[in-house]
Amino acid sequence: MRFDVVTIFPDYLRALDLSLVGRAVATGTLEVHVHDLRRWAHDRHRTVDGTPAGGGAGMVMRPDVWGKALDEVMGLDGTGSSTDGADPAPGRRVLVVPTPSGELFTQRTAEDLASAATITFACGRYEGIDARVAQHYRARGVEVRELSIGDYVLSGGEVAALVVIEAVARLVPGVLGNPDSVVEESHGADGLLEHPAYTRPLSWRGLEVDPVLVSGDHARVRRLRRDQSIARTAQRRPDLVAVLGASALDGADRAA
Ligand SMILES: Nc1c(O)cccc1[N+](=O)[O-]
Repeated sequence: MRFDVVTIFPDYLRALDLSLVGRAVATGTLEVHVHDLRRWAHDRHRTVDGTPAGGGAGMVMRPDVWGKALDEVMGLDGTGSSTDGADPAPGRRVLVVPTPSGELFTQRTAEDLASAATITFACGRYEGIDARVAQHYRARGVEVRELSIGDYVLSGGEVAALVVIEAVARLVPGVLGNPDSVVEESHGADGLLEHPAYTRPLSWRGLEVDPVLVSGDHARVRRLRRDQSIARTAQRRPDLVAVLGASALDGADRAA
């Protein structure tokens, strides 16, 4: 899978050189290309924004600059090549626009995006990107996903791009050393939060690890962990409980 990120703060994406994604890039499992939007702003001041039509505070990012950038990065500029000279990979291409007004990004969204061949992120700043950019690329047949990572105010889309890339990349075959790691996690297929995790020492400052966990009785361990997941979900995320089927909560001890 190839990720492209277009931003006015390319250094913000240096975290992608590290850890899981960095290792996957080094092994060739992933490609990550970060592009400075100002490359496509050709006036003397490399202007990328303008005052909002209709008035209001802040600035809006210009569609003409974004159009030139995204055409080239997504290989839509007629030459079929992107900025690094490589032809765009065949397969599903997605343009992601992080925005507070987008659909909520969840593990299900990550699982859906994991089948894409290329994902391009348009990271807005200021009051966001002129709405015609998403409209234009949808009209050209590009799959455009306007995504929110949560209901809070951020200064731009870069941190959201990091979140989405991490969540999607770990689902790409070959990125995780142990594919089983994807299964045992919160927000898994059963929709429950993950159970508490423990390790040694079994006794620490008067707090004991439940003896069931070291009993060797795998059936009891599974049951305990499921009960803990259900109790944790019911206490912390009643919104998730509301969408779970009744069977998912059958007979569990809901003590918090
Ligand atoms: N919440 C927010 C924002 O305030 C600005 C850009 C992107 C996001 N978001 O993806 O959630």
